[in-house]
Amino acid sequence: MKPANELTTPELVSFLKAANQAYRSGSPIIDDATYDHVYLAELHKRDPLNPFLNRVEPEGDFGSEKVRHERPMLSTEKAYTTKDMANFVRRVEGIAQELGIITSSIQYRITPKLDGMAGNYSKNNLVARGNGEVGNNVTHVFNHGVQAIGGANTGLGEIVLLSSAWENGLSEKFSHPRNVIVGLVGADKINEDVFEALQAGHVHFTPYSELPGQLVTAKDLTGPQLNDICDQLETGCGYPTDGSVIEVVNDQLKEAMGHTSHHYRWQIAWKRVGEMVTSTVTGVYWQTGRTGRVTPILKIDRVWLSGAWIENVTGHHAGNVQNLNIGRGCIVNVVRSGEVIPKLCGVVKKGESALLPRTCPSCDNELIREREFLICANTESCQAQIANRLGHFFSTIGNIDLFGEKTIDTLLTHGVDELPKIYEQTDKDFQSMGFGPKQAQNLVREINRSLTDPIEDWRFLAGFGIRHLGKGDSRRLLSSYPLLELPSVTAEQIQALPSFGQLKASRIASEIRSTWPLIESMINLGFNLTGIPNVAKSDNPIGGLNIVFTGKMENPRKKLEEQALMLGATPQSSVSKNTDILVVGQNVGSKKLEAARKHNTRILEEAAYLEMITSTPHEKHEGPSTNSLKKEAKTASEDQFKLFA
Ligand SMILES: NC(=O)c1ccc[n+]([C@@H]2O[C@H](COP(=O)([O-])OP(=O)(O)OC[C@H]3O[C@@H](n4cnc5c(N)ncnc54)[C@H](O)[C@@H]3O)[C@@H](O)[C@H]2O)c1
Ligand SMILES: [Zn+2]
Repeated sequence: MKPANELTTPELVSFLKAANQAYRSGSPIIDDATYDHVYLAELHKRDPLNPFLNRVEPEGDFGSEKVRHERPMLSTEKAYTTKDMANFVRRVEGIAQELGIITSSIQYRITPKLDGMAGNYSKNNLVARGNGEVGNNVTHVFNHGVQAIGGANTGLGEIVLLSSAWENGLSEKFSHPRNVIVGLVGADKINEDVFEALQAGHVHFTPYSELPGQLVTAKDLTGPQLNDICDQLETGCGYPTDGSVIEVVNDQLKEAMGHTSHHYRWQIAWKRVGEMVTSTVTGVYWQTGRTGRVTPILKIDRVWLSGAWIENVTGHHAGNVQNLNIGRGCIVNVVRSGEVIPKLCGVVKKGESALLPRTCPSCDNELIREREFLICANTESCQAQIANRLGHFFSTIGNIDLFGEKTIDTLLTHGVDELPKIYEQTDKDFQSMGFGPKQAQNLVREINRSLTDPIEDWRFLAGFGIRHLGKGDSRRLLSSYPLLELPSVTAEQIQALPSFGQLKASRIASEIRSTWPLIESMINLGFNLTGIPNVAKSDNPIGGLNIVFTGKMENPRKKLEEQALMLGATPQSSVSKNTDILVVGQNVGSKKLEAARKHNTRILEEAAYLEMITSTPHEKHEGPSTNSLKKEAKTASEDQFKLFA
């Protein structure tokens, strides 16, 4: 593809149309930042009245029934800078003044901007946005297992995947969580991993009205606190997001502001981009990761960006490098927005053509192409995969230093390529590999420290990099079964735990068994595994339960969720029929309470909840039984919440 500024306007529009179609069908040809800030921005600059910019970008049709929306489903205007936001506020205040509304009294509501597929759920049909006027009937997704949060006919919302499902498995298969959703809506045959997520209740239709939100004033929108507020909402909602949505609360004001053919004038999306710089690609390098995925790293001429010198930029994946045709000599934009690794954001000037490797840069094995990704399947003897697996263990257990990339490379060149072997090395062995006497001594000291300093058993288990057994799932698994019993735990037993579907459970069970000889030999070295107490469900008031925390809490919500996880419960972001407890703080929204009442979910105040979990010792066979505690725990009366509703 040519850089945006070298395209004629008709070429630019047809490229935008093609990129949009690819994006809506679940296989984007460029990343969002490049689409927004390079190609779309170029058209805005050149031809702001172009029809492409003034209507909703259409979705594919998924082959389903077409339904006319009662009211058009529009897109959102986007603010990328404080100046954009100040302009929005000025516009709102201008209309408010005409209506005689005191501008300082104007309230705005911020909600996380969900990154899935938007739809309207009414008259028992879920209709995806389509072209904004006519949508696609996708009600069938509920038969596939999509959970309707808040019940039926809840209005505008989004089909979304839980972030946890993305992080614990699906990210290994798909390049973006939205691709999972598009695939599920349009596919004749659902991908087995997606099927799994559906079965485990991890795909939701979440109405925007159920989202956590915050009321703010104009001062918050234009001040530095806006990013903190949005960060908190975005990370706290439990779903992938691509910004936050800000809207005017006052109905009279909304009515007066109205809409364009593209967006509502009373609503804006806050999408942050970091500082952007331009540099030249001096080479494209490929790296093989722990799971065999081979990813591109772009070497660029050193540039200063957001307080650091940048020389390497991630090229995301093979598909991206190929579609943007990135080779040596290309001039590229690079952005850094909060995250550590700077990102590529579009090609400014073409250089050499992209060259994808045919073989693994580490072991020379022929690579396999899986969608956008290149994979080295030589898991047994690919040195890069081995090195990354060893590195993963050390960084996950977190109580050992000095075993970084360089040390591991030296160990591998001397044939020390397994964890137990590393733990056998003596001072003399290390010296014979070329480490200095002091270094060798320090390495031995670290090995001893890692054996004696306590490690939580779930951290230790997650260190083995078993697929689907990240830290969260290791913790959930070990809260029901002790580490030493794992080889005899069956797939059915794992599946019976919350958030483990059938396929995932059987993969975990079989991989635990195949990895067990290694895990066992490591345990036998005498690690100080503190483990979380073995909380059998019957002895723990919240083991195995689904809990939603809502409202302003005395304790940080993140802490409460962590603690619930440790006790074997699953924190959820919204109330559904499988929620067991709704824990409420101050200023709880009426929707969550209504949903809890509808589903007969137990409602507990924060204090009562804490009393319930802390007054039970979490060791087995000690203390009062859960049942007696459940009776004692105060259930908050409905009247108390009417105050906040
Ligand atoms: N990579 C690509 O090639 C490519 C192509 C096309 C579009 N895109 C991306 O898609 C974006 C535009 O797509 P769009 O028009 O579908 O969506 P949008 O980004 O304009 O968002 C508008 C939608 O957000 C939804 N939304 C989500 N959370 C909400 C909330 N809390 N409150 C209210 N509404 C909420 C609404 O349904 C609304 O329709 C671009 O910014 C770009 O990043 C990427
Ligand atoms: Zn390899």
